[in-house]
Amino acid sequence: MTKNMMHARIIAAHGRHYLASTGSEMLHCVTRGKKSDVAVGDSVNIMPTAKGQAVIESISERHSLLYRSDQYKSKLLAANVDQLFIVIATEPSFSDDLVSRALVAAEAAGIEVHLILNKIDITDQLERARQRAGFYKKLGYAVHEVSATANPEETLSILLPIIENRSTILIGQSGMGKSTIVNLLVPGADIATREISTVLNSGKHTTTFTRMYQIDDNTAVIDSPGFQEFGLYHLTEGMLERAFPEFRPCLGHCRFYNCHHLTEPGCAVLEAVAKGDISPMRHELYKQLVHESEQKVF
Ligand SMILES: Nc1nc2c(ncn2[C@@H]2O[C@H](COP(=O)(O)OP(=O)(O)OP(=O)(O)O)[C@@H](O)[C@H]2O)c(=O)[nH]1
Ligand SMILES: [Zn+2]
Repeated sequence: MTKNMMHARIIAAHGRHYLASTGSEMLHCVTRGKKSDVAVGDSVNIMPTAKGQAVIESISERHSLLYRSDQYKSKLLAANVDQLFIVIATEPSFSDDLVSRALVAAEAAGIEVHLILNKIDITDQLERARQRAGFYKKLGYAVHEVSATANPEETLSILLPIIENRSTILIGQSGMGKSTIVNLLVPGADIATREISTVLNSGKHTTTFTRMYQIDDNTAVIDSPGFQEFGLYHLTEGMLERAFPEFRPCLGHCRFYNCHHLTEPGCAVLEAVAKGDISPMRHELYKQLVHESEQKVF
């Protein structure tokens, strides 16, 4: 390694500004030129330029990369994560479209997923939320019921063993209780966030950037801003069909080897939808995602 080059982990990203931690020090980093292909969780080599500042010189190979994308570009959510927690709640009501999109993104990235159903203390909404979460359980995803404010100890006893020795990213729609859960898992997270936001000079204390909290050498939690949309324009049709676990038994059984599972006769996926083995809601999303993948211009 060149003299002065340091190894660091990207712990926050705000636009094209990054915060890297060497373990003993935090540095405000930028990339060379207009590159913005760095993600929170990346392991990088940085070259210090001034006190507390550095340039990112290289990114180490990633074992996973979670993306979102719109029509024009893909947006890196986090690198090197092992699992995704999708936080949903009894109240406000969650969006099945967003949950399924997050599931598809995780499947495509090869990341394990857990659904965290929060606010189970709001009992009048519980049955309905449980039923809706149960749909994802039937697809094979783990669902954990917690109440971050009413029962924090139990919430911790459920979630701590799952995050131990892993890197976990939490995502959720606004108001589901994601920040409350992060603050439980990472005592002092809110203070750390304020520090990060000062260094990155974002000028806001709201959670508008993705950031990583290292709990110990092998355990990290990544918090991301609440979102209202989850574009997946970057996924190809081949990736999409495999990202729906309930489609997998059908793959290879369609009449045409290059079946798109949209309108083709003899399509095993469409037959499964007709029989009720695949939910129309999920197949509709698949169709929408195939459509999105055709619209991308990058
Ligand atoms: N009743 C109940 N309220 C909760 C629970 N967990 C969080 N809340 C409340 O729900 C509201 C939203 O919680 P946050 O943690 O700010 O939600 P968030 O998902 O981080 O939302 P954004 O910051 O907008 O992304 C707050 O008023 C919390 O106190 C819970 O288990 N039960
Ligand atoms: Zn088919």
